[in-house]
Amino acid sequence: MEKFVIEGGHKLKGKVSISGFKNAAVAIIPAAILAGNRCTIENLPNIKDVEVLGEMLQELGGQVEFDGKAKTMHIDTSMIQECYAPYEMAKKLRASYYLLGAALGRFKKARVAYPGGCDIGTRPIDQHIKGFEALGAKVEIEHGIVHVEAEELTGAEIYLDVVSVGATINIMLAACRAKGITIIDNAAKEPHVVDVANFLNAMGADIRGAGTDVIKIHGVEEMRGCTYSVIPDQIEAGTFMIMAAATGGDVIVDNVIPKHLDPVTAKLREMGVEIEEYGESIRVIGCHKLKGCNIKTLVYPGFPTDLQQPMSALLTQAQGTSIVTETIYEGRFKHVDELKRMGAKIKVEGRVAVIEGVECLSGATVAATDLRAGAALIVAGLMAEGITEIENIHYIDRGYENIEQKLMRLGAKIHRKKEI
Ligand SMILES: CC(=O)N[C@H]1[C@@H](OP(=O)(O)OP(=O)(O)OC[C@H]2O[C@@H](n3ccc(=O)[nH]c3=O)[C@H](O)[C@@H]2O)O[C@H](CO)[C@@H](O)[C@@H]1O
Ligand SMILES: C=C(OP(=O)(O)O)C(=O)O
Repeated sequence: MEKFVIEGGHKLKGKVSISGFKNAAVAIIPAAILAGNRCTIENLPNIKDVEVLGEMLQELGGQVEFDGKAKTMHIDTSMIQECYAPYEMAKKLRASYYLLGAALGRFKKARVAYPGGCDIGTRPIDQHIKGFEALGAKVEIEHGIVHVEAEELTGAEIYLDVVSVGATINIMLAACRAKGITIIDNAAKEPHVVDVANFLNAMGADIRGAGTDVIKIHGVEEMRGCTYSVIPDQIEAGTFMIMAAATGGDVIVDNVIPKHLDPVTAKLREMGVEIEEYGESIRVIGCHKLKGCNIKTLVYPGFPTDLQQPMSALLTQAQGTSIVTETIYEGRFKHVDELKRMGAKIKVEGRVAVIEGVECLSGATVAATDLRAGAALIVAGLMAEGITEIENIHYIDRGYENIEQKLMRLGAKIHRKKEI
């Protein structure tokens, strides 16, 4: 068991370099199945989810070498003959569902147990299934395993009933190898959708329109290996911006695509934080008294659900009342009870949290309930008076590379404590 121990009240100062985007990486690694030979993926974050996906491809018969220091993974999927991911394998992370689209594209068949991932509310896959069926696949769910199979995949027009990142990517994966043209209407526009499409195109796919709500995919006969570099992590960058603001610090968040951070930049400015944008970095200069504001999570380019929890932690210290509305995941307020242990004043009703700013949080022992809840507790610990101990940090390790080391370099007093 490991914990983070944080002494609050120290301003963050300096420069932090952002790693590759977890949520793009977890789709790109399974997508390498489509190549059928060797891919080299660069700028991968050195995090648990990436390690687990590498292991999954190995269990399926692929050859995987991950050099965490070089942030590069070599993946050879030529030896994979079929894709069967039982519960024990698939439960480890939500992104295991991308094995379905990738293997359906290459083998016209896959069997993958219902996906795992953070417990932040129901995570349906009906739109993924709707897409696979439209392409001509038969989909059956038996004993918790999703079976997809097609004689042949044929391009189709697919309208998504909800804007879903997962469904958009999964349908793109399968449609790359369908005969003819597939159109995904009401597609997700998130940066990681674009990144995955760019990776697929580098492997020989023909995808146009990613980043808009209509994506057109011309099926191709063949795909091949490539070398590809993952974009910077929008959510890690946003988390560091929030942490800088939380401590009233002065931090350059480097190696980012500032455009992807627009919703965070806008909200932090509204709270009184000074933000300077450069080509590939953002400088965050904290202010003495933060002003409260309202947040509503939305699909891109709205405020990302993955940053709602760290932002809620920041709002506990802002003057006045802030209202946070979570429209994507109904279960994404589990951090609230933990923040209350630290003196936060928050009322949750359904998908809305009403936060009354308090003068100061006080350090306490708290537990992460999911990945971004963990990030929220770090934000709170950095602001609080005294010592905060965060348990269940394995959730944080799923998605943040060396977070305590990056924070220490910025002047935070944080360390990882092993407990027997
Ligand atoms: C829109 C959004 O913020 N998506 C985030 C979500 O993606 P993730 O892929 O988990 O979620 P989706 O984008 O697929 O889901 C968005 C919404 O659509 C619903 N839904 C989804 C699929 C489906 O088949 N049926 C259905 O009803 C979901 O319940 C949810 O309310 O978490 C990921 C990991 O944190 C992030 O990378 C994504 O940016
Ligand atoms: C919830 C997240 O991850 P996952 O969907 O992989 O569980 C996240 O990245 O915030």
